[in-house]
Amino acid sequence: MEAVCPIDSQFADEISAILKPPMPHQVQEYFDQLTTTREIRGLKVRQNGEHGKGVYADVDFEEGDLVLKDQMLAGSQHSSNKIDCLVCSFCFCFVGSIELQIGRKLYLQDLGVSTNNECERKPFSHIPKETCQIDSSDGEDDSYVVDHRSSKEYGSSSSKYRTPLPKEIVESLMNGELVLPYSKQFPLPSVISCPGGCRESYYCSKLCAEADWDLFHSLLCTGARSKSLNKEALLKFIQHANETNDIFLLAAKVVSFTILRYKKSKAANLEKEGKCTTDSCNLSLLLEAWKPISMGYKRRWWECIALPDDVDCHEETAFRMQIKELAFMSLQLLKAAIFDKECEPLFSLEIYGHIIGMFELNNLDLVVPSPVEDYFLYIDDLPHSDKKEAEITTRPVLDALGDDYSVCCEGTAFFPLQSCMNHSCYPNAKAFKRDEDRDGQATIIALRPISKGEEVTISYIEEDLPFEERQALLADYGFRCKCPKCLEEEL
Ligand SMILES: C[S@@+](CC[C@H](N)C(=O)[O-])C[C@H]1O[C@@H](n2cnc3c(N)ncnc32)[C@H](O)[C@@H]1O
Repeated sequence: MEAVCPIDSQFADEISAILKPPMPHQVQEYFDQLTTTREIRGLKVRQNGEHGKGVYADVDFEEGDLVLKDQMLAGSQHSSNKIDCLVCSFCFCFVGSIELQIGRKLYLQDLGVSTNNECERKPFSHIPKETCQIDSSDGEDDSYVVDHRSSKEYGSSSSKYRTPLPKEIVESLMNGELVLPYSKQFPLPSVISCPGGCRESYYCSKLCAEADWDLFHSLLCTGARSKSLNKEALLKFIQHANETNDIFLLAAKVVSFTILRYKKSKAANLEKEGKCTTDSCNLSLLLEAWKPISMGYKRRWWECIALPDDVDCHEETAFRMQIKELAFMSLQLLKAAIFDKECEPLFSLEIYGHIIGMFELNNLDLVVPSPVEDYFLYIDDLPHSDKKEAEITTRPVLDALGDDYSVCCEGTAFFPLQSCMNHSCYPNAKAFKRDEDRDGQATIIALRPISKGEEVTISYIEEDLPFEERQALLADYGFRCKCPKCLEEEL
């Protein structure tokens, strides 16, 4: 039976106001303000293009130039990736030390917590991989993506043939008693605990901890100082997301972000105007709180999700219904955990579905390269005698780590400006992390000279695929590409 959410009909007018695409002048105002406050130079968002919004160069860029660093609006690390990498829950930079990163991973591996990388995601975890910020397709310049695991130098164990380290060694790596040779060359920020007291979120600085608390986490924290309605319900919501699709954790962040913004502006209004408080929804405040999210391109998740390869097209309707039910189940759990009467329309399936659909349709992979990879490469590059000496300590560690000795931080995020970039199969820019890009911001680099006034385009898919395959993949984004390359190949 199809999932039916009563809030959808009860708040139909509010929901349609929230989901109504913003007017062109509102979009322009928002992006002009965003680029000014973030001091983004050389780019403009314009709406007069063929495909809705687009990003245009406002200066000339040379090949290899940094075009954009885009701070995410909301993002989260994949649940499965949390075993491999300990990162700041706000900016996603690696924290602690090389030893802590390694010791913690080995400890969790030994506990039997399964690692589950991008290729082995759960059945419902369907996010197009083609949009990955690490474009390893050309294998040339993506230095940190090179598969050093196959290197004969390490001649290493596959994950099946790991050689475990004694428990005491793993513990001494975690508690800092064992210092690996040359690891001081790769300093990481100290680990800051969650101000709410949960043991799931960690930070690289007090600033990040406070920002996360104010923007998202205070409602979603499972610690003693959480502001959630019901912590048990919250734990159930988190468990359901971890078992089905961790995109729900990100959707919850968006809901929490909007509620917290609403509360803040309501409190500011009260202070300014001294009006007495009511429990009813103030729609204009809710629309204002939702504004940053309203700028993202959205459709309902169950309608825009690409049909997985293993689902027969005859089963499409049943599949989409199942996805809708899954979203409804998640929403019910979230509602029990953080429901807010004044923001009730946000708990409609319509809005929840559109939030998740927004993550489905935009370019949103969050990737941060691992310093553990840099560390082992450094050891490998040492002069022979130094290397031999260092390897007395590092080789057993590497053998214990096995094939997956270093894993990037991976997740999903919504980048406000990158998500305005349209696709081309002959793009003039691409998402690419340089050596210095060590946090979750999206980085866009020019692939060739881009002249002032030209649209900045990226490829949502692997652009070297044959024409028909490209079009099939782009159909998942709801369009047929008519870029010069496609027009030429179509003939
Ligand atoms: C990430 S958004 C890009 C920004 C979008 N134009 C907007 O107005 O928000 C992706 C959506 O933009 C549109 N789009 C992007 N590139 C396109 C292209 N080359 N041809 C047609 N539509 C495109 C499609 O609707 C796609 O689902």
